[in-house]
Amino acid sequence: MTPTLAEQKAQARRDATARRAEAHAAHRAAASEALTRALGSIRGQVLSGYLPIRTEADPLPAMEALAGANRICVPVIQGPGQPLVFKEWRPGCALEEGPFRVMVPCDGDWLVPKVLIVPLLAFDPRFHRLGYGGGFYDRTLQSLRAAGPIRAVGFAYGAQRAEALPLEPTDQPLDEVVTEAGAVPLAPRR
Ligand SMILES: Nc1nc2c(c(=O)[nH]1)N(C=O)[C@@H](CNc1ccc(C(=O)N[C@@H](CCC(=O)O)C(=O)O)cc1)CN2
Ligand SMILES: Nc1ncnc2c1ncn2[C@@H]1O[C@H](COP(=O)(O)OP(=O)(O)OP(=O)(O)O)[C@@H](O)[C@H]1O
Repeated sequence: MTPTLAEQKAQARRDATARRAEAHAAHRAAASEALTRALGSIRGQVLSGYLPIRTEADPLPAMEALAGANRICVPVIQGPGQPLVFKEWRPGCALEEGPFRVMVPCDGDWLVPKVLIVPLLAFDPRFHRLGYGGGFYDRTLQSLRAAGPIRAVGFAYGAQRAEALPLEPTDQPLDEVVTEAGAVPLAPRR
């Protein structure tokens, strides 16, 4: 039988998780440096990063480098079916554990980012993304885009690229993808 879309997504998540873990061991520092280079000239923006879990590419060096000239925030889950909200983060700020063992700043203002560093499990040549399956970033990017232009930068290892991903209408594409090799060129529409 043809697997359902949910089954296809679950399989794509398992495959990408294994590829990401291998790349994380080999390319962690190079990926962090590539992100810092790609975003390093941004000034005067509200920018979201994330506090990495498991084998996610590590955006902390870029967040630290950007913190002097920008306000940085990180995602916080409000609840299932709800978009993420973003709490201000400063280098070295106190953290507590939130849902799914993700760390969250103890204090800080709620901010609305214009530039987002987005974690992911897999991306495709047209910058569609696959996350952990909560639909959190899909809902968040959709509502931010409804309010005005944003820049959603997927941050991943090259090994997380998938030739084709199972897609559904609610999947929100990324505007850019940065890997350990730098900015990934967007494949032409075909
Ligand atoms: N570092 C980081 N912070 C983040 C996110 C993220 O992806 N990475 N998020 C982006 O949304 C939110 C956390 N969302 C998450 C959603 C699911 C799982 C998770 O572990 N899911 C399980 C499956 C759970 C289930 O099926 O019920 C898994 O992947 O095994 C983790 C984080 C907010 N903060
Ligand atoms: N804007 C939305 N409105 C309603 N449902 C949505 C929306 N975005 C996603 N969903 C639903 O949420 C569920 C999970 O979505 P999906 O599998 O795309 O998550 P994901 O992209 O892997 O996770 P995340 O966005 O948290 O990283 C799906 O059933 C999807 O249909």
